Amino acid sequence: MRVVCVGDRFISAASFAHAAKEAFGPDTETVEYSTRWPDEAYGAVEGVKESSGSVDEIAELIPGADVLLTHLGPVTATVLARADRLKVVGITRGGPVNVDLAAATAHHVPVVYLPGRNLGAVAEFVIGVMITMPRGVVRGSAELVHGRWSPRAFRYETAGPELRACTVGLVGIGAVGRRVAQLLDAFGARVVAYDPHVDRADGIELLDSLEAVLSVSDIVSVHSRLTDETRKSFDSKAFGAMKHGAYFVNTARGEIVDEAALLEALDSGQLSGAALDVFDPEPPGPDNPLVHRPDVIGTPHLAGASRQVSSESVQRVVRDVASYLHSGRMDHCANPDALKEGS
Ligand SMILES: NC(=O)c1ccc[n+]([C@@H]2O[C@H](COP(=O)([O-])OP(=O)(O)OC[C@H]3O[C@@H](n4cnc5c(N)ncnc54)[C@H](O)[C@@H]3O)[C@@H](O)[C@H]2O)c1
Ligand SMILES: O=C(O)[C@H](O)COP(=O)(O)O
Repeated sequence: MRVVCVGDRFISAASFAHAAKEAFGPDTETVEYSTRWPDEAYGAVEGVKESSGSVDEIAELIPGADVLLTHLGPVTATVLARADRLKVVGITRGGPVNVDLAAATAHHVPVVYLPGRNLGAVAEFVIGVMITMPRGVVRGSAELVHGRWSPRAFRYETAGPELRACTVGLVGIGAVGRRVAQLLDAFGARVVAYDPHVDRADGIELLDSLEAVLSVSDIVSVHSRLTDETRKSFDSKAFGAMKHGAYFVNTARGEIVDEAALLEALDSGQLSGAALDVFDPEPPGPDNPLVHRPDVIGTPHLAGASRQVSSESVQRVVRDVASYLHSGRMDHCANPDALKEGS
């Protein structure tokens, strides 16, 4: 069996190859290819998003391959057109955004992916900033680095709330949103949520509009995917609908937020602070004022990264691919039509 392993700066080709040999047996032939970060662009190509790697070079490796494993590699129509015996594609992504699913289905190739693969890492990060932002932990630390000692300001003037006194509004109750809600329960926070595609979520108070969530929340955290519907949905109207002095957290995607409107909301005091792990564009660039403000905790898109995430993602995707090859069943197929008989 021939397994093409496309690695990148997050998950190496060698780790895919090692896991494939362990799961499929020592006779497995692996072909390792690595994207050339940072020289190669990251983004949209040929109808797929958030990818990195040369379409033509990856396509060259596909004839004769039984399995393609990748994290960021673009699995486009051009790549899939070279599939002459490809049985399955395994993607270590929470959403199969770098795969042309229509092309995969047309070539009868099911795509395994890992919904919620890093939900624990993101949710813990979110709880971390929900605790540290209102209490000025990062801000206070930065003051000390600059030789300033101002406990009075932090203890009396700007001290924010404990989570048990907060209503937290979650926008998007998918894998990450649900986990954040579970963790918040332990802190005694009231959790409300808005998700137009979800009817019920155990233990979570679902409200029927975004405005309803924004108007009652002391902290709002975004956990929706980037879609045409959510793009720039946090605009001046949304920030205006939030409680005066509330806090805003975005670990989802930068493009969901109108950054100029966010800046205005911070400048006017409508918001007391924001924690942003994602920007539009990324990297934000030295001129983006959001990264220079003491009331913003900015991080370089790291919420989903933990020591466990990469290795567990590789193991999980290879296990699911092996299960499909042995039994025809897989846990998470992104294009179930490709599994239908006669497809
Ligand atoms: N910062 C990071 O490192 C990191 C890591 C993992 C995921 N993410 C991002 O976090 C977000 C959540 O990831 P997930 O795995 O929970 O995704 P998911 O697909 O499991 O859940 C997304 C939820 O958003 C909901 N949604 C769609 N449109 C909506 C709308 N208009 N308003 C409110 N909700 C809406 C969907 O119904 C779904 O329940 C995604 O944007 C993902 O890309 C970021
Ligand atoms: O980069 C991110 O936002 C996540 O780590 C990756 O998200 P995905 O695996 O859901 O695409």
